Amino acid sequence: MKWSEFSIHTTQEAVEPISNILHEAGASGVVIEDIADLVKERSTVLGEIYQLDPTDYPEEGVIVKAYLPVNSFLGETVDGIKASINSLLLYDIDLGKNHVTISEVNEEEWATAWKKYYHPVKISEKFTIVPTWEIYEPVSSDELIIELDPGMAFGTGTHPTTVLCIQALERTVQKDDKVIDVGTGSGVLSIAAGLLGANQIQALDLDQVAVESARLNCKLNKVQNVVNVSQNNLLDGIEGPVDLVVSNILAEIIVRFIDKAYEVLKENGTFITSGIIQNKKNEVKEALQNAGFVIEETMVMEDWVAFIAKKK
Ligand SMILES: C[S@@+](CC[C@H](N)C(=O)[O-])C[C@H]1O[C@@H](n2cnc3c(N)ncnc32)[C@H](O)[C@@H]1O
Repeated sequence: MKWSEFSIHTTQEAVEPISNILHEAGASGVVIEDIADLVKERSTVLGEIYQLDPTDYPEEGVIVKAYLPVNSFLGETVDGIKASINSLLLYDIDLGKNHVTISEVNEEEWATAWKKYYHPVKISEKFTIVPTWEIYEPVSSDELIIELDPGMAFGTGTHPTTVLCIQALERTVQKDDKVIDVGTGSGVLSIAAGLLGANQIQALDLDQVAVESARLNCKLNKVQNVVNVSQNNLLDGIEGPVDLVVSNILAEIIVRFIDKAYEVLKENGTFITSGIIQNKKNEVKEALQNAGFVIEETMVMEDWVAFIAKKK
């Protein structure tokens, strides 16, 4: 099959919403080439492998690439993607150069294109994310490994918004907790919660591709008995009480279901919200407080913010 590479030069702030648009448009695999990844200092003491080629990276900003099958709908798909990306301006998301290029690639190139950017990474005190095609020997006996094949769903586990959630889960999940993961993507946060001892996890996503990817990854990590993955819009129709709700979605989406998250949580339950770009931080903080949450911790990584809030 022939594939078309859709490439857009944009900003770090726009990476996540653009990746979502591309996934929703049926893209298979998204590659993110961020100059910040190339220049950042990395520890290799834990056995991580970094093989980044400077010629793959832009001089400034971020290039997001996605792969779309070449068929008779391609022209319309690309026009639809461009229109959706441009509509992000309505949410004050800076698109930077917003320069799009389209080129053809063959399947073999596509299959390896995004995998070369993805290697084992230790992302928190306990967790190391390992792509399924890499062989990795744990460094210590208490290290927790998440094996992932993100496929077409968002969530290689290494995006700052995901890392913040996993670090927050590590601090908050108690044995036998009931958890809801809103916008599970590859299932990475549900897997983390399961490995930390939660024993009833509802993983929800609007996107059926994500639902299938999360089911596969849960099996791969042997948490399928404690994680139930289903297609759902936010928390619509979901009932509590649960100990913890975690969600890594954009600020604009989080504010839509804060009241419902409050409703499904037990007294003193925890709401972890991530995917919040710095300039939207106060908007989410105010909405959390208005709903009755008390913010216990504000976590920051690069341009991203996550909150650990408690229902009081
Ligand atoms: C940024 S990804 C997060 C994936 C994963 N939880 C992580 O932390 O890496 C956001 C996910 O939310 C899903 N999503 C977006 N809008 C949604 C909605 N209204 N209801 C449920 N899921 C939604 C997307 O399909 C996507 O998989």
